[in-house]
Amino acid sequence: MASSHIILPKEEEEAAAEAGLGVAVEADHDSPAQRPFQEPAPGKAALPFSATCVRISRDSYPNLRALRNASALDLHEDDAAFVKVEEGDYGYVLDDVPHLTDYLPDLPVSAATPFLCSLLAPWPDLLFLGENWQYFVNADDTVPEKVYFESEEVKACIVTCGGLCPGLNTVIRELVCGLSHMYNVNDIFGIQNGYKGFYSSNYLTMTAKSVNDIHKRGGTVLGTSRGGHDTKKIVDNIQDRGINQVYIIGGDGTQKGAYEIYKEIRRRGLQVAVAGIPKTIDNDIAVIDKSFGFDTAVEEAQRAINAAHVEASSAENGIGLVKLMGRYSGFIAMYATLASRDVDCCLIPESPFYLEGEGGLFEYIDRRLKENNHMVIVVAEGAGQDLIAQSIPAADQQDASGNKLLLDVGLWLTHKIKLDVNYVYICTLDASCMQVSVKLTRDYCKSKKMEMTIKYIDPTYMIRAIPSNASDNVYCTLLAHSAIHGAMAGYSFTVGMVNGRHAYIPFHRVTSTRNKVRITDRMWARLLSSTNQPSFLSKEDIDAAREADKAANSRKNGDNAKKKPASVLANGTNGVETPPAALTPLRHPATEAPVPPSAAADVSSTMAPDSDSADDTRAAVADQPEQQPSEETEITQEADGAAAATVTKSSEEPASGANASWTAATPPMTPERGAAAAAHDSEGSDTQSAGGRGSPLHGEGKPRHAGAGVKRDDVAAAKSRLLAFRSFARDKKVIKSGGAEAAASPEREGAAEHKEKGKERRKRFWK
Ligand SMILES: Nc1ncnc2c1ncn2[C@@H]1O[C@H](COP(=O)(O)OP(=O)(O)O)[C@@H](O)[C@H]1O
Ligand SMILES: O=P(O)(O)OC[C@H]1O[C@](O)(COP(=O)(O)O)[C@@H](O)[C@@H]1O
Repeated sequence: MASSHIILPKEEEEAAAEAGLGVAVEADHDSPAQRPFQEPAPGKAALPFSATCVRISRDSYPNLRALRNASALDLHEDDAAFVKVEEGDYGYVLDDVPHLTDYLPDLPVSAATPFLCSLLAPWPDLLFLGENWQYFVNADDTVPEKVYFESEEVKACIVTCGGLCPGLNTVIRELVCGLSHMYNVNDIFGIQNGYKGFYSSNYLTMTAKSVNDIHKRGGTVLGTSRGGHDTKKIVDNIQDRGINQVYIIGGDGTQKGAYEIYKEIRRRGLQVAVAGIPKTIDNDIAVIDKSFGFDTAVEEAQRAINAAHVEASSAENGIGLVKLMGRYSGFIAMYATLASRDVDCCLIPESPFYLEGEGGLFEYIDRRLKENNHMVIVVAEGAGQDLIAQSIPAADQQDASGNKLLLDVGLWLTHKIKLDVNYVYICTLDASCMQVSVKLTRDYCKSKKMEMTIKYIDPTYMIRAIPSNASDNVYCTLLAHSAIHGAMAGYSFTVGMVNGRHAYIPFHRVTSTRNKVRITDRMWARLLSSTNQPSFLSKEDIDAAREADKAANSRKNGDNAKKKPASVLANGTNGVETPPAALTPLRHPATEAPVPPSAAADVSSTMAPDSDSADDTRAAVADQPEQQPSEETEITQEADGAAAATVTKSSEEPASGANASWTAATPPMTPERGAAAAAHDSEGSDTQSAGGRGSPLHGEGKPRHAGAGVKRDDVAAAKSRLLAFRSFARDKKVIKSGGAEAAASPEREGAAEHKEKGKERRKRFWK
């Protein structure tokens, strides 16, 4: 019998037993420290308790009607023809990404590829079909058709946890106003100062009036904190105060806390919905397209970069150094750099750099100052931590939430640059091998020192303390409304946009991994091209990054091949911590009917024990590749231009058929999707980047500190960037050469079938 950390409500246990599933129940019901399971009020069905991942409706705005429409069962035959409902081992696929051939089925295959691709692709039969299938709920796990809570019985509370982020007040406002205006809910409380406020502060009464203009202020009117998560005390308070909807706004730590609360609520059998609204200014929460506040942060970072630029360009050999947020990921630094165009160098945690030697930061600074007399450096706070640790031994310290406290890379770098930037390059004749080489020699002779001014700006708290901008305000509103609708329907989930659609996501799926900038991806290659900076990467670094990408990718492909049923992906009980094999008697939330034993058994047999559940998530819940094609289309122009007259040495393996098929499937690009794709481009392209497209092949084959190497110059830098773009083209050629095999592949067969369907649809359309 499998054991689990989660204890099911009684009726679920019984249903599971009936279904022949063993459910291990931890023997803590009897513990005096634990509150017992509560029977639902008479006449009241138990909550669905399913943190189901539902993709809702085509219009991408969630409301209850849309929730209902998400049910595969509700689709009429006519609709089904248009929304491409598929049923199979993977579960149900609703409203798949439309393909050009749906509307123009007679197009020749190559022309059916994305527009630009088809114009520019030099090969005739690019495999085009490989929709980004997405897996949603099984028919047995569909959304209830009614609001679970009566308006007058709702007692909702809102809490904000973790660091500040623009938009927190907007989300709070929209939760209060949305509950009040849409559902006539008037019992709404604010929990002060984060999780600990559940048990250590008074609750604030909130009304639509009291929150009316809080969105114009930065921070959170509720206060926030790190640490203080005590599941038992929190749920005790929820229970004692009769709260039945808990809205929790915070980052991955907070969502982990929300999951703990959800499990405890579930264990006690309370009729409480827990809705997480993910927040991170760093934009590194997994699965979701983008986190609120990120756009505002990137926008505000421009001011700091601009100031640094003004300072730098007004001084002789001026350097402006800006430290931006990004503990583990460099999204803010990367996007702020790309947006600004004043930045000469961007350093992020994902891309290791080094200071001295050929191709190092100091050499680049030296060159840049000679060329321009000034430069701007942006550094993400998590960058270069290993380098700092070499010079400043520091004990590992953590904040109250257990996050590692970082050393100040900005200060450290300022200091290092002041001390070390003055190289003199001396041409010498190397007597031993009789070759002319360039030696780097540090010259501390004052007379030869360059005059240099460096100004360090750390705008962190100015950036995160401001109110959200217009686009984030809209996004916050949609997130809040989406959370309200899901909670009113009785669900527990984290809410977010996934591939441009609002989705309800099981908590653990957003916390089990973290998004990172992929340095082998085209977005980073673009940044290198935009700043003209060296990649600082040796060939070994690139190979290592590629290997990591490949490993992650093949794991993902492997997982896809396992063909997990949608129910696995949809089931909120599939925790990260243990494979709760016996814990998945899926229920129709509306009817509480357990899934037939066969289906449930299928679920248990395919549950991953789950170190790579993150990849499942990406593969199944948030298949980011949907974002890729538009990017790919755009890149193709560059790539083809670069590739036309060149042959690139390839050390990479051919792209897989799956990659190839992803390449060409293009969803329509709405502004919203565009933003989402922009925000996560690099993460979204895992499969493609596994092939190394866009790899910054700087210093190909060159050892990092080649003392006798030839000094890098602009030509070399330009060449390396060109190589990065050529690698895209090369991959496309690889796709082409793999085309023959692919032609016989199931995707191809699917393509024919798909075309047929498309024809039918067109006929109906014209009729
Ligand atoms: N693994 C965890 N389980 C439960 N609660 C957690 C966990 N990690 C963090 N928390 C709680 O979440 C809150 C915010 O976490 P923190 O890491 O500071 O910010 P963020 O949510 O922005 O990542 C804190 O109150 C902390 O106690
Ligand atoms: O100074 P604090 O409050 O500890 O916060 C600093 C950290 O919080 C962050 O802003 C990230 O927080 P979130 O991802 O939770 O928004 C980091 O960029 C930064 O390192």
